[in-house]
Amino acid sequence: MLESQLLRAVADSLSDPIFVIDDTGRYLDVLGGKDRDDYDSGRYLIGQTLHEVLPQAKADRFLNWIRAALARGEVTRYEFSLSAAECAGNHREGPNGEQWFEGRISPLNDLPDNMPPCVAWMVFNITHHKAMQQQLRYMAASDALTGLANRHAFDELLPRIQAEHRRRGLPLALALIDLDHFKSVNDRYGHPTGDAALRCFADALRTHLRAGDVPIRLGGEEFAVLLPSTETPAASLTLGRLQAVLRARPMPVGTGETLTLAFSAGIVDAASLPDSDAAYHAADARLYQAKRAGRDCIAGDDA
Ligand SMILES: Nc1nc2c(ncn2[C@@H]2O[C@H](COP(=O)(O)OP(=O)(O)OP(=O)(O)O)[C@@H](O)[C@H]2O)c(=O)[nH]1
Repeated sequence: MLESQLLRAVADSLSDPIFVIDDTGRYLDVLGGKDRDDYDSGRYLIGQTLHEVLPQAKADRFLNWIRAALARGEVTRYEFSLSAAECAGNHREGPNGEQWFEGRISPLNDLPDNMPPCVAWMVFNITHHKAMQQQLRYMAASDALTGLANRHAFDELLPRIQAEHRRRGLPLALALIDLDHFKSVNDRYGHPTGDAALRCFADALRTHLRAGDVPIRLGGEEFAVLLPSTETPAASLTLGRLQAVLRARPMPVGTGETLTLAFSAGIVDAASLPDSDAAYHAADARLYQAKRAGRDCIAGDDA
């Protein structure tokens, strides 16, 4: 098989599409995008321009992004929404309604002299992520003390995110976290200071996790974090960094004293386990190992 034929065959087998677009906004080629659950066939676009196919404001915005990526000479990422109804000439073979996409626009290098400057615009349908984020916001399921999602939200969310990640072949890190020796915090400084410490820990979770990660207070001094599309070693690194932050920044508790919070955590890849109960129990078993290993410790895949 000729190399170019092979490349074409590989590109066309991709479930997510790649649009090759020049600096005037003309579609020169459309590769991949086979997954009809997530995408319409885009081949009808070839030869047309953004402005011939899309509403003016969207076409202007997309062309600006393309020119910005070409000017910068590096990959740029954007999130945008689009529905089949907005695309003139679309054959409506794909999903219905508004879809959310992440676009990665890469300038193409080493093109033949007779070609205009072009980008490869890779597109990923992220509608399900958006829907999950929104669902989480809508579920009036926040913990009164910390404002984090609560156990009810966790019980609702874990099976759904887990099933979605399994379907897509993506990892889903689940971390169960328990603050160490928290009883002694209450005993030594009093319950109101214990409450303040729990709020302080929740703030640290909010601050130091990525935007898509979901911190939850399961109850008492027990927390969970769901890290979508994240392998367990990366989740361990994230929580290790949080442990370092807590060590470096003790919390003032009045009378000049400071309190250093520490936690133990157990992490599993929930997507590799059959259901949410199995994921929870596996993470809990690792948390127990971390406690037995001396606390202030994280047990992941290498535990
Ligand atoms: N201030 C405050 N304390 C809480 C809250 N919920 C649970 N606690 C306290 O958290 C402490 C948990 O204690 P233990 O389960 O013995 O665990 P620990 O002292 O953290 O010890 P290890 O987990 O074994 O490291 C108890 O003293 C609870 O009263 C809360 O909402 N506010």
